[in-house]
Amino acid sequence: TRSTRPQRLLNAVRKHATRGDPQSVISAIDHFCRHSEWAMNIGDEKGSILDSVVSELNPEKVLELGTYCGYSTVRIARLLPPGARLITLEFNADYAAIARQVIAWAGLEDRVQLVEGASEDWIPRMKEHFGIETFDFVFLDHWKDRYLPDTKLMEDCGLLRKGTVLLADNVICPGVPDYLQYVRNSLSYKSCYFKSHLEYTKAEDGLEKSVFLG
Ligand SMILES: Cc1ncccc1-c1cc(O)c2nc[nH]c(=O)c2c1
Ligand SMILES: [Mg+2]
Repeated sequence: TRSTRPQRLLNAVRKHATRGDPQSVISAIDHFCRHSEWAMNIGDEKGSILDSVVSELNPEKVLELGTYCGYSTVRIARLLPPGARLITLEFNADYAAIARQVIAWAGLEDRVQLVEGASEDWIPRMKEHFGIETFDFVFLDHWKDRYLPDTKLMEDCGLLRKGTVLLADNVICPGVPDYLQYVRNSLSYKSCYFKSHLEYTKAEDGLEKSVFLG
């Protein structure tokens, strides 16, 4: 049977990246996506903005919505201190299976917990199932129609605290107009836009950083 694009991406990681070296995993995926097959990883340009937000914040508790092949999971986890925890939710079981292997190849499985299932099912269970009080940082990169409802769900579940930072990918392409309108007009958020490009292309895209004010 034909291989899938995520499987071919994992093969490229195994072939070109060094086990236990997260930067080589990131470089191998970026090379594969630029020179072999485009894939919807955040990429190196927006990835550098993600790196700077994470490095400035030094979060202990991180939630990622949308794992895909684990590229941004590796980008974030490589910057976290060993005691920190990253929980990443992925709805698609095939993507999750590949992401587990990419995260393991990078040697970051000790600080990453990949959970398969729907964000709306797992967000209400974060406290009792993972012992999480509140998140310091949330990266939204799953499905554009879920950004706003999941943000409201995290608010309602008490998972956000004064200063929690939400960073959302693809706010221009594919675009999340309802989410942008909410975080830019709500008195509960201080929001700003980082203009960039859709991964591996010249099309405009960007990241929206929104600080929850409580
Ligand atoms: C797939 C695609 N095609 C054309 C333009 C953009 C995309 C695209 C890019 C992304 O970074 C995505 N991130 C998370 N979830 C997505 O669905 C998604 C889709
Ligand atoms: Mg994305």
